[in-house]
Amino acid sequence: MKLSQTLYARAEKIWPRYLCHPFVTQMADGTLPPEKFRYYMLQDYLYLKDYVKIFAAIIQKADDFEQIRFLSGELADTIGETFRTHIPYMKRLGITEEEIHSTRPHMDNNAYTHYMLWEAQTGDVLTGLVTLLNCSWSYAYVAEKIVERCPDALRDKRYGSWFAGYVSESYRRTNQMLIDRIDALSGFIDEKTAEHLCEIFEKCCLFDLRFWDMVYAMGGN
Ligand SMILES: Cc1ncc(CO)c(N)n1
Repeated sequence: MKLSQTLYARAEKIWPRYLCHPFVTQMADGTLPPEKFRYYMLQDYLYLKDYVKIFAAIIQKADDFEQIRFLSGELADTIGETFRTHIPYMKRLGITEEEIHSTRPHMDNNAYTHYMLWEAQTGDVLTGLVTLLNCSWSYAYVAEKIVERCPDALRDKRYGSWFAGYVSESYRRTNQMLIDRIDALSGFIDEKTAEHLCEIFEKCCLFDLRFWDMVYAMGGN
């Protein structure tokens, strides 16, 4: 069994909770209060800034150019995600540069990114990539499942482009390359290592759930 299949089996216990999270369901039916989305965009923008730096931390552990090229490609694609989704949204929402610079990450946001950075710094390339996986994979999952269930989500005037970004071919490709790389690197790991990686992944699943909770609770308050 591939490591990604084992990880998916773990995620199946948690990911369905994202699909019925009020932040997600209200984005899907267009009823999410804009202030909540605004808060989310700002926090998520800060989150992704840390996330790309974790790729940079992993690059320092890589010892061949092919690996470095892969990692820097994923890093660049994540920056692409912010240019495709966050920056246009922030413009539309009237968020200024000053506001971006004066926004502080919520402690749940910091807890998540600092945890990932710590695992990436103390572990090897595979550990680092598994740490980053839930972020990438769960968004592809959420967008795909929601759009399957309610295709109108894509046409919502406020939140349609959020779904469009995460069901896009380019996002799916970047995510699939990450999964494939993790499977390639984990061909010969022992049970104990596999279990350790599963625990990291599961923790990140819960951090993402907490992120949805946090932006839903904080936005507009
Ligand atoms: C909190 C969070 N998790 C995952 C993603 C997917 O990139 C994101 N943008 N933000």
